[in-house]
Amino acid sequence: MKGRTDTPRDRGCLVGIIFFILGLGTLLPWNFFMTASLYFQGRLNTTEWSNGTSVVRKEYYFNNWMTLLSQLPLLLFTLLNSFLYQRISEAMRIAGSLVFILLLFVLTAALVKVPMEQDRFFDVTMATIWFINSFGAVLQGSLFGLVGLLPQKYSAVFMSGQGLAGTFAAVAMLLALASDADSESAALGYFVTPCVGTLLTLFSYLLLPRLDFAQYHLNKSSKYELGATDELLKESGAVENGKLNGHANGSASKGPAEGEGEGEPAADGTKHAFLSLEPAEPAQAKASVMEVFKKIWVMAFCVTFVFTVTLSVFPAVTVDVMTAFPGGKWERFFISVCCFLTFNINDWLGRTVTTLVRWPAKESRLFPLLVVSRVVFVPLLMLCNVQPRRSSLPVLFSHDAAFAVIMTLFSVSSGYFVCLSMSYAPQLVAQKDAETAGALMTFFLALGLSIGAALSFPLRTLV
Ligand SMILES: Nc1nc2c(ncn2[C@@H]2O[C@H](CO)[C@@H](O)[C@H]2O)c(=O)[nH]1
Repeated sequence: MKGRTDTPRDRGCLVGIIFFILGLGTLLPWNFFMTASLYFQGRLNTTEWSNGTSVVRKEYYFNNWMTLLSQLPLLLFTLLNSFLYQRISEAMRIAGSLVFILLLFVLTAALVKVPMEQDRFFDVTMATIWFINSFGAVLQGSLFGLVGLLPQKYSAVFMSGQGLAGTFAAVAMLLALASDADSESAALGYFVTPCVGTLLTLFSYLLLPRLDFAQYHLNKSSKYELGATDELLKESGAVENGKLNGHANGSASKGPAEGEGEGEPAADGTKHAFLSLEPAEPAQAKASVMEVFKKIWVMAFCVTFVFTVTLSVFPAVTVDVMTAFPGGKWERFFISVCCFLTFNINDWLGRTVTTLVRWPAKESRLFPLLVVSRVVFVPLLMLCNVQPRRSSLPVLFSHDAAFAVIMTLFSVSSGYFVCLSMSYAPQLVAQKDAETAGALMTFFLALGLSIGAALSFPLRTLV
């Protein structure tokens, strides 16, 4: 490829469209299960018995378990990355994960029509959530490795696709609710949507090798996968050296720091900065993970904290908020609109705004201060009309509009600060260490999601 001048072009932006779809596909499992929480709760909350004085319901804490069993696999696979990723080929990981995700969605759709005892339904659903998100984590990590081989803007396109998955799920839920079909058929229709979505994602992936532009860039990856190590790096030319160098280090993980390359930094195009054409000078020694961490720890703390706060109440607490206007049609749509649609649109908006506004600056003390101040959303959301209440905590914000406003600020700030911390981190280190910084941040992102999910249990019981 050295000296080649006829670099293929992405005709019709097909490769871009494919990576957008691939991004969307990676977050379908998490979002479709989360958004369907009312369906699951409906199937789980039917048994009531009397203990003499009052009616008692078996409490499954579905949303808490769903959140935890979705986010733990992400953390686990970020850590397992180094073992798994070298042993299984990339095509196998991507296509294989998609096939399993498809099968699990088909199973979930089929179960809509299968009556089942509640405890068993809970167990089957939780197992499905665990496995579907494990495959989702492998898929996400592998695709970030792949997208890193393409020009930078493709990472942003991929992230944008990911950002839209939640809105896609929320709209599918609204359509299911608005349809005249009975609730079973509506649920079936809802779960068939991600089946089609995953199938489309799989076809998109299979189409990639047929496109010149993708082939030209991604072939470099297969060189690496065939075992291209230092020899190849030494042999390759200056330009290619820069590229391969970045990728080889990205895939040949050496520890947790070389995480999935989940790539939030790419949202603003910084994560794969190391893939840009580096000068032909001999590679400088990379700083150790600890050295890099010392430089970016504030940003690592910020991304962990933002997701800890976000996942501690969303969706486990927010999904139980009740409208102040029950009894009408609105009640059916309330959670889908005020909780899921509001969160996903504003989270995406917050991320997108960072392309225009970058305040506070990365050195500013105000930045971590604002991130920490987001903790105020936890009590604010708990003081909304969360039902049933298990404590004597009062409802201060009972109006739907109040809840919607709090949700809007909560989600815009979540997307905004996540994106900013992820993009600031690689800028705090030398370019040669940008990748380590990005990978470290990925690990802390997953850590924040998991801590938040774990915290959602005590927080829900406190309300
Ligand atoms: N990038 C990324 N974000 C996630 C993942 N799971 C949940 N989230 C984020 O968590 C929030 C709640 O869904 C949203 O901001 C999502 O983007 C994941 O696997 N990757």
